[in-house]
Amino acid sequence: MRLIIQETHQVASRWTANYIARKIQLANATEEKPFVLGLPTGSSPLETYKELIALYKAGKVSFKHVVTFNMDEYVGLPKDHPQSYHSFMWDNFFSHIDVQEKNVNILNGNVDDVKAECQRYEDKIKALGGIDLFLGGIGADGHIAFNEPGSSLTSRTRDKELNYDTIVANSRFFDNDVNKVPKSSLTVGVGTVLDAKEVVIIVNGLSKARALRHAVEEGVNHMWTISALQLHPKGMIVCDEQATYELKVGTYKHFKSIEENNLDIEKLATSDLVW
Ligand SMILES: N[C@@H]1[C@@H](O)[C@H](O)[C@@H](COP(=O)(O)O)O[C@@H]1O
Repeated sequence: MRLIIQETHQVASRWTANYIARKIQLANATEEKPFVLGLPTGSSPLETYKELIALYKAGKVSFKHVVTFNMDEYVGLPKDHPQSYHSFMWDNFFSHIDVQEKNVNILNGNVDDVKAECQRYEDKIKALGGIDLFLGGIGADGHIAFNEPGSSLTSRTRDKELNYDTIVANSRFFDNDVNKVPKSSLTVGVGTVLDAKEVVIIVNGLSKARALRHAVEEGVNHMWTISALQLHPKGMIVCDEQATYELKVGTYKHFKSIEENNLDIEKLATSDLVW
């Protein structure tokens, strides 16, 4: 696993956006062979989306031949509800870039047959040859997508009840009223994320410090589903200094020193990104 530690969330987000943009550039994607990008919602990726939009507007990257798959969606929230992940993605990212609507995939949390919807999603990812890069964030309890503590580390796309911590955390988007937060979701599984050719996770702020420690220093454990990233051949976490507060000094110094030549954003613009 790589751990890229940047001074601030802003710099970490700029680094992540440049990394993704470079990957897309190098893929030389076409209509027939698109770049397949997995995407998250939440506050963690917001700055990265802003930076990607800026790169697109500066003519540095195009999303014309990028197919996207979002990680998750609430069940029962109308698609056009301001807090649906559909709305989030269009408001914060898709409306500002040249992605083709037909290439956007977001789970539909309003179908009658949830199992069929989840299977359709898995089948579509497979038909496209898998996800090239899955971008993600994590919850304070270390969940990835909506794979709450205790989720199987081989899970696939399915419906998942939200735990109380997540409902409370997400109530900030629902007038701080836990009763307004949907109680279940459709989410890609931990196994779905691990099948991606590469996984990049954004972790920022003190509130995620404990989860980062479990992800990096502790063993693989279903109570911290992000820890499964340790099993991925190309797993990377990009974090800010604040998120490192619970890491051992030795762990911090180890990753800082082995990545010291890779932290420069300017260099990313021309690098061939060899792992
Ligand atoms: N399903 C989403 C996750 O994909 C996200 O990573 C998490 C953290 O959100 P934030 O980035 O706002 O802290 O929130 C939700 O639970």
